[in-house]
Amino acid sequence: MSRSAHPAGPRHADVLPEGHYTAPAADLNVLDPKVWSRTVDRDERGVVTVGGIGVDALAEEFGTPAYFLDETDFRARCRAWAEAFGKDADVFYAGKAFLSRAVVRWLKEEGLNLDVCSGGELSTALSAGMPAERIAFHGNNKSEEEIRTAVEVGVGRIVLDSFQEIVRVAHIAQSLGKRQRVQIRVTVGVEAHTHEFIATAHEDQKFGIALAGGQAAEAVRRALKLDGLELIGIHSHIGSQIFDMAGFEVSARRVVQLLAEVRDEHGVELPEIDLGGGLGIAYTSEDDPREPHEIAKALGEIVTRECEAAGLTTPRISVEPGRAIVGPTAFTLYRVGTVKPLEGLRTYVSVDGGMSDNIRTALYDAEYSVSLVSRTSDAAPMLSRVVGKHCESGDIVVRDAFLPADVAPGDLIAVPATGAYCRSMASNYNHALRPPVVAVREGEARVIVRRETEEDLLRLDVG
Ligand SMILES: Cc1ncc(COP(=O)(O)O)c(C=O)c1O
Ligand SMILES: N[C@@H](CCCC[NH3+])C(=O)O
Repeated sequence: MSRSAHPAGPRHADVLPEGHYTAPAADLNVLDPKVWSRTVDRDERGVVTVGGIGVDALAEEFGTPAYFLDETDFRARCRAWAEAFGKDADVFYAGKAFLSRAVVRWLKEEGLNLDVCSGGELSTALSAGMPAERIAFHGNNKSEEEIRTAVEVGVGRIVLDSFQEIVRVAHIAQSLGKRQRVQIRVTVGVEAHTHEFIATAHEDQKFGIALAGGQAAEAVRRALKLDGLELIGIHSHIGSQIFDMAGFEVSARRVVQLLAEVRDEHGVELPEIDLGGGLGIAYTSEDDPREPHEIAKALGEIVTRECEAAGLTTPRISVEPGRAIVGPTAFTLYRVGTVKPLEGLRTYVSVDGGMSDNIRTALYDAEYSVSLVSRTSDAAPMLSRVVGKHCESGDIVVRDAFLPADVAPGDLIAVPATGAYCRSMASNYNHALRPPVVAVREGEARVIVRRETEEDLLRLDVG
C-alpha cells in the first residue's frame, strides 16, 4: 500500500507532519463503494444509511460504539465465493474473522462450510446447526478435549499442525473407534507480502510442518500408517490481507509437488488441497482487491496445470476466506467526543470506543478510512487522527485521515471495513464494554451479539 504526503495543507497545519496518508477525496461527503458495504448510502438529509436505516436512528436505538453488519452484503459475498469456486470446490468461511450464531445460519443457508480454530468456535457452529461434516478444525495447539469433541461430533476434517498432533489425533480417534478425516498443514516457504505478524508460510513461525527438508513428506508417511486417520489432503495458508496472487501460485505449485511425491512413494493420490484464506480487502480507496471469480480462476488454472504436468488427477480445491467475506460488510459507528487541534500537527478526534473495539491499527499498523456520517459538510478537509478513550497513547483507530474541519462533539463518524478481526479481537481493556453487532437488512436492524454490560464484567470478577 503506497501512501504519499498530500501537498495541500489542512486547516491546522501549514507544514504537513510526517505520516502516511492519502490525499483527501475531492468531496469528503462521497462514500467510496470500495470500502463501504453495498447497501450503504446517504439519504436526502445527508445522513448515511445502511439497509435503508439512518445511522442517527441506529445510534439512538443501539448506542455507540457499535458494529453494523450489512446482512445483504454478507450473503452476496458468500454467494459470490460459492459461485466462483463452483461445485467442484469448497469454500470454508474462516470463523476467526467474526463468528456468531446468526452468521453460522447465513453460511448454512448460502451453502458455505466453516473453518473453526477453537473449541469455542466449534460449539458456536454446532449450536447454530452447522452440520459437523461441513466444519474444518484448525489450530496449532488443539487440546485433547477439543480434539475429542471434534472427533466425537464428526467434523469433516481436522487440519493437523505438528508431528505430535498426528499421533494425538490418531490415538483419540482410535480410542473412540473412529477414523478421522485429516489434512496436513504445510508451510511452503513463501514470504507473503503482508505484515510480519499475519504472514504464516515462512518457516520461522509456529504453524504447520515445513515442506523444506522433507518434513511434510515425513508427516504424510506417518499419517498414512495410522489407522485412526484418513489422510484426505494437504493444507497451506500463507498469511492474511494479501493482494498479490503470486504467493498463492507458488504455494499451489509446491503443494501439488508434494502430492506428486506422495503418489510416487506411496501409490496414493490425495484427493484434496486447501489453499487457505488470506485474500485482502479494501480498507482505503487505494486498495484494489481481487474479486472471488478472479481468485478462483487463477487458483484453478495453476492447480490444473501443475497436476497435468505431474500426471495427477486434479484434486478438489478448498479455500478459507474470512476477511474477504465479512470484512467489507460492517462499519463501526462512533460518537465524537473531544476534538483537539494540535497546531502544526493534526487534529485528534476522540471517539467513545478505541483499541478495545479495533486493535488492528495498534497491532498491525493497519490503515482505515473514516467519514462523518450524521450529516454532510462543506468544510475544508482537516488532517485528523481518530483516537479512542483508553489510557494509552497508542489507542489509535485511524492514524491519518481527512475529516471535515467542522467535525464537532456529538457528530457521528464511522470507520468502514471493520467486519473482520475487530469484534472477534475486541477486549475489555480499561473495563470497556465490548460493543454489540447489529445486523441490518432491508429496513430491519437486530442485535446479533449484544453489548456487554457492567454486570457482565462484575459477574466474572468473583472477588
Ligand atoms: C488456516 C487459516 N485459514 C483461513 C484464515 C483466514 O484468513 P483471512 O481472514 O485473511 O481470509 C486464517 C487466518 O489467517 C488461517 O490461519
Ligand atoms: N487477526 C489478523 C489476521 C490473522 C488471521 C488469522 N490467522 C488481522 O486482523 O488481520
